[in-house]
Amino acid sequence: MPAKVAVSPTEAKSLLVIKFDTKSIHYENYKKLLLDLECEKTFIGVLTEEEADTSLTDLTPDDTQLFDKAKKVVTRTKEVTHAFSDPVLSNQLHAPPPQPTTIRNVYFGNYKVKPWYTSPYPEEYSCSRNLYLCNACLKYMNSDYVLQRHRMKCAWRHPPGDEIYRDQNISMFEVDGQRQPIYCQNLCLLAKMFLQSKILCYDVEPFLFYIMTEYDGTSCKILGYFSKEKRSASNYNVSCILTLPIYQRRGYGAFLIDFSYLLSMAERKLGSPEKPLSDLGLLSYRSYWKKRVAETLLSMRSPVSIENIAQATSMVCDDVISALEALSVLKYDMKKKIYVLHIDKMNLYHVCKKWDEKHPQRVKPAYLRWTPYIGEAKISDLLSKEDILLPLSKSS
Ligand SMILES: CC(=O)SCCNC(=O)CCNC(=O)[C@H](O)C(C)(C)COP(=O)(O)OP(=O)(O)OC[C@H]1O[C@@H](n2cnc3c(N)ncnc32)[C@H](O)[C@@H]1OP(=O)(O)O
Repeated sequence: MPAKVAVSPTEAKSLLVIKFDTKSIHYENYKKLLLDLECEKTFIGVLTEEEADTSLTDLTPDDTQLFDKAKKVVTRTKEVTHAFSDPVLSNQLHAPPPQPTTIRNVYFGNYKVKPWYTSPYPEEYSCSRNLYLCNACLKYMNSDYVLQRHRMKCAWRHPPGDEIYRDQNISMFEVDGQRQPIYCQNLCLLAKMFLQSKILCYDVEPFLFYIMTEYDGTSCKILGYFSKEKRSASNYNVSCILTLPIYQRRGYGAFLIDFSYLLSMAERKLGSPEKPLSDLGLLSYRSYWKKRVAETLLSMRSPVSIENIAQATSMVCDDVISALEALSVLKYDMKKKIYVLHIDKMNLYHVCKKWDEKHPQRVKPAYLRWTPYIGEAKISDLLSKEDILLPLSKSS
């Protein structure tokens, strides 16, 4: 053996000492090999010995201590964050009320939005202060650089579904959660940032998503959406509804609600939104129900029953009653011991006029091209069959 390997007991743990037999015929070859290795260490002589010395970057006990300390802090922060997102745990810990997510800013198109609630984005994204969303495909990223690169190649010009309604630059697209799970999950994750209720963000297959968009000359940009169960045992016609915060208070929420009732009408069903409603949801629905019932009462001839109003509006009877009460139309006749409708046409007319002024964007039933969900059939398969195609006969 030309080289003898000897390990001194004191250095056994850290160092391997190799002693060469200088008299060996192979010694010169080994010497050359060692020189080459030395050369490699210094990047073929580019670095000086001093520069190539990596001993300075070895871990010292101080470094290890610092790392352990930081690790403990992170673990503690994570426990508290999880506790916040779980009401049961937060109560146990007597923690302050749930904090907004660690995401402080969401960049969406040219807008910067502050999220209202935590959304279950994957950990590497939810730990970032800033989240960047593509406003076309809703893909999420954690750096502006990645978003800019993505924008260069993102070819999406509209949501990935069937356009079922178009009125000038406003369109509605129907997207199937089973066919477009990624888009729908991204949409739910985005919505969860503005919804306190526990919406499911990943289990999107049982839902259809109705996306409201506005055409801006190049693409259909999303304004809001509502989701709807493909088969709802309770006949809910909306599961979750959202107007993107940057577009709120412009009447788009009312448009989406009206559209959901138009679909119920096409299905010949009475519908209602899934409960519980958020505060903003309740305000929006109450305002809509009031106007819708007022409008219907004005167009009906007496005698009118709650059932008649429900059929004419596709609203469930409970929601009709709530609207009648809000309009102060439903009165109890003490003598006859029955409920009666006291209709003040001027008041109803005033309610409708005020609402119309605030909500210029109206749903026009004649523009709907849609067939109710009937399973696996594609809407494009049905488009050729004119006899089952809407528009509805309802006036726009
Ligand atoms: C079934 C469910 O999903 S319930 C959950 C509902 N969704 C949410 O809470 C998500 C966050 N909120 C939102 O996305 C929106 O606020 C929505 C969808 C509820 C309403 O959308 P918007 O586009 O703002 O509604 P729109 O402009 O049509 O206003 C409708 C009515 O809502 C009420 N409203 C909406 N926002 C507000 C607000 N910030 N303050 C007071 N009233 C409000 C008003 O009564 C308004 O009627 P008005 O014009 O007579 O004042």
